[in-house]
Amino acid sequence: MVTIKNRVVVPLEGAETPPEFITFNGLVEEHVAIVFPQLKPGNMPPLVRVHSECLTGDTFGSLLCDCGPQLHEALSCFSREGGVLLYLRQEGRGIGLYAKLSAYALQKKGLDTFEANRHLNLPEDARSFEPAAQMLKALDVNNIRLLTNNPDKASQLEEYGIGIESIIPTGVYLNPSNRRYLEAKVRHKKHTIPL
Ligand SMILES: Nc1nc2c(ncn2[C@@H]2O[C@H](COP(=O)(O)OP(=O)(O)OP(=O)(O)O)[C@@H](O)[C@H]2O)c(=O)[nH]1
Ligand SMILES: [Zn+2]
Repeated sequence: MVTIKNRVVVPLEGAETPPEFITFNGLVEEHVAIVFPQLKPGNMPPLVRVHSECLTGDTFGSLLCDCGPQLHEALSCFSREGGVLLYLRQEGRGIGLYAKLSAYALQKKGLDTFEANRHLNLPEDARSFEPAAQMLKALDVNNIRLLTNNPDKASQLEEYGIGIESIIPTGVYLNPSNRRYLEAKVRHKKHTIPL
């Protein structure tokens, strides 16, 4: 059973009311929840973003993917309205940083993002979103509005017992370097990205 281990208030640039960083007992990886206080009155279920770690995009602003802008969109939206960011340590869709960089090298040779993983004898997508559902339950959040373009996130969360009141797509963060990546997500995994 996953339970809350610790809650620490961390002031963040741009967030008038600082969020809590919450750690958990019972998870295999060190996933963290960042909980922004509800600032908009009403009884809507909280906005939630389940974000998989992307060192290159989230931290260094890589243009090969859309992770960085999606993360910053969620942070600025939650700072204004409130919400829960689950930051999952699932670098490279769960295959890890070195394997993701190997997959990038293969993409330079023409493979798409999913073919590149397979070429490395790795799953196309090694993530399970069960830990996200466990974290939400530990936070007593059982019904959510989910910010994602990935239909698999919503269906896995429902399968693991989280009610999805609505799915809100993120912005479209297209640039010349990530076009093939976004197209592959739409083609293979039915991501809702209007390209
Ligand atoms: N293996 C691999 N992982 C990648 C690649 N590009 C980005 N990632 C990882 O993909 C994960 C993000 O997955 P995405 O498919 O972009 O988006 P998503 O999380 O499924 O869906 P959204 O909720 O709409 O963002 C992060 O963990 C990134 O590190 C790549 O070319 N190969
Ligand atoms: Zn990324």
